[in-house]
Amino acid sequence: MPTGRSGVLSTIGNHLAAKAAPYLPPWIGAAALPPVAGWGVNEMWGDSALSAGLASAGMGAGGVLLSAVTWAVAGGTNKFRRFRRVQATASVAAGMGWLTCSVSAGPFGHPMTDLWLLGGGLFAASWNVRQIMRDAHDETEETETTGLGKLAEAIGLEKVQVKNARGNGKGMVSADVVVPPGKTMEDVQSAAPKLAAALHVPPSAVTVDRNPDNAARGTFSARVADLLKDGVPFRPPAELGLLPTEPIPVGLYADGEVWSINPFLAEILQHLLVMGVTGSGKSEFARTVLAHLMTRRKLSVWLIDLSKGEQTVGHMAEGLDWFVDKNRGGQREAKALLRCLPEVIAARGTELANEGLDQWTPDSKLNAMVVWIEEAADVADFEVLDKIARAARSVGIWLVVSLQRASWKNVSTDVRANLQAAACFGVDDAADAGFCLPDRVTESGAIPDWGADRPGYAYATGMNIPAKRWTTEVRGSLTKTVKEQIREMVLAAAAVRDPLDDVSARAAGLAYERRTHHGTNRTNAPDTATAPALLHAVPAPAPEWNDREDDDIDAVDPAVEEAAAMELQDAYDDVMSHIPADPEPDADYARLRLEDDVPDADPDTDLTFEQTARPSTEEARATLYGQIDAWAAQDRLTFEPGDLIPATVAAGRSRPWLQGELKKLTEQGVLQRDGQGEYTIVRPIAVAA
Ligand SMILES: Nc1ncnc2c1ncn2[C@@H]1O[C@H](COP(=O)(O)OP(=O)(O)OP(=O)(O)O)[C@@H](O)[C@H]1O
Repeated sequence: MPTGRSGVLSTIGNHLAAKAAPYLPPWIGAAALPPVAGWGVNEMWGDSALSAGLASAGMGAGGVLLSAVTWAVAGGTNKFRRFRRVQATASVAAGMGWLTCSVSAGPFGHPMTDLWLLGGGLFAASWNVRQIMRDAHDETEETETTGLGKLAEAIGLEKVQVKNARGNGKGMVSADVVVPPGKTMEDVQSAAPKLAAALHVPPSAVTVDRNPDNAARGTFSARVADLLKDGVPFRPPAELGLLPTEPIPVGLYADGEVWSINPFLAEILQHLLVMGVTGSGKSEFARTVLAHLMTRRKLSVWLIDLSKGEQTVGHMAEGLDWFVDKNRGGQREAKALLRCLPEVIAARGTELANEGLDQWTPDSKLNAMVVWIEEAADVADFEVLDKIARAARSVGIWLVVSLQRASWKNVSTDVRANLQAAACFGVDDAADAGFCLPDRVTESGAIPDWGADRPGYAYATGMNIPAKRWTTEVRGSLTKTVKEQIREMVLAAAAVRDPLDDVSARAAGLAYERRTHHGTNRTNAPDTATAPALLHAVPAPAPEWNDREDDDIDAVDPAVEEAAAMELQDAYDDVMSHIPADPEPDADYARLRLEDDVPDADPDTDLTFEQTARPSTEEARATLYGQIDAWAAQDRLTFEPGDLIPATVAAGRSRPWLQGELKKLTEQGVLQRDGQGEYTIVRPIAVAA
């Protein structure tokens, strides 16, 4: 090992020599080649004018040819290679020119030596510069001339540049795409099916995303292997009692990343449209999302599923604050739930304003709410849904609408516009996907037109999912293998779950108070310590309160119900048969309506009527309110104004009075009127009276 000053100097010298070595060849070439070659040609042909002239002509022609060959072989499609071609051709042309002159002039002497020194120095330095730039990786933005690039050429996208092709080691290949002037990214998108065919993958496996900031650029992605084909296991929550604003893991992306959604943390709460044909995996998705939500505090879930509610979420129903299916309130209660929502939205809006919040956050005393409507086309008038969707967003009510059949074709564009997030499972027709997913997603080729052949696979947008992930295929978790564990988890979570806040509960009124299904939460939790143990020990595991509810439901035998209905109809027909249809069709009063004044008695008649005292206003109201109260007591929470005509007559009043009373009660929040003129009883009337 060298020591002392000379040692240090020699180390530095060695280091510099090592660094400079790669850059020396151009200098050595420029220094050695010209004098040797120039001396050689001058010695051979420089003696006589004839041989020198002939040799110069031959070398000139050879120089042109060599330059042309250099130009041809040094082709390239990126700017570095184009520059390299010019540099190489210019070097060859200059070298050959100098050599041609040295045939007669010789290499040594003016101006040949000057040209050699200047030209050689420039040549060597320019190649050094090029070498330095290449070492600094400025040429890494390579155009793909093999693989994907060749593929693009093969399908007619020859001018389109495919750069930076990369695989993620998890079955996904992606590359940057740049279109030349005259072409657009739409041209590349429309060629995506050809790319898929060339790659031997399904059409939906190839997507071409546009770059929102640059119309000439995009990203090409291809799923060349399906890592999710063996299913995605359910990922339980990290702990019970998380806030609604925590992410919900619902599956995996095709590249193995976790697919999670976070609707309550998104900048605006985007209502969700879940779509797909029967068997495409919507129910599994619903169970996954709900299982997570049912373990969270400050969150209440209301769910309507009139088609197969029990089958889909029956095992975890305790986690639902209000659950309407065909055995739990049916169509009537579903309507009541939807009818009370405007009132709930209004009350929550006022409360949030009082709290100084523009929109719901966990700081509010209100719970976040989820209103999940399965097979929405059968449950709700879409105009009603539209109104709810528009207003619910800012008050922390997340609306999820699931459409199972081709019913989405009936949904108006207004409603669709208000369902800004999407989870689109398999559809039969590619055009159907366009109804659910944003245009930019379907245009990229992300179209789940695999029907029910690939259950659980989908594309999802909104809900705080980064936009660049919208075109990546996802697969939802499979919950049916862990049904029991999910049930235990939901039961255990009751201890940490908050009941619905008073503001929303009060606004939801009687319909909520008298709901058929009550979920469990910390104020009415089952014994969570023993519940899971109980689950293993007892084959029918529901807690006692739930058994009672189920017993009630089971007690309603459809045959008995039908017999009762027939009996009622018979009795009705019997009574009606004793009443003459229209005893005096030509009488003066025959065309009178309820709101008309009673005509003066016929002066010729001997008939006199005993004038009964007209009930006082209090008595009239008592009669009317009594009727409404009686209905509420019987759980009949909706009526039409016509249903109150007998009570109005008994109260000695006419229709304008009835209308005035109904208006007053509506203003007091006792009743709620819907677009069709039907009324819902929101609170017991005695309070208002
Ligand atoms: N994520 C998934 N992974 C694996 N298999 C799944 C997944 N989702 C659904 N499946 C399979 O597909 C079947 C149908 O799924 P699911 O019941 O969720 O469909 P659906 O869209 O709700 O149908 P329907 O409209 O009839 O209710 C399931 O029983 C399951 O076998």
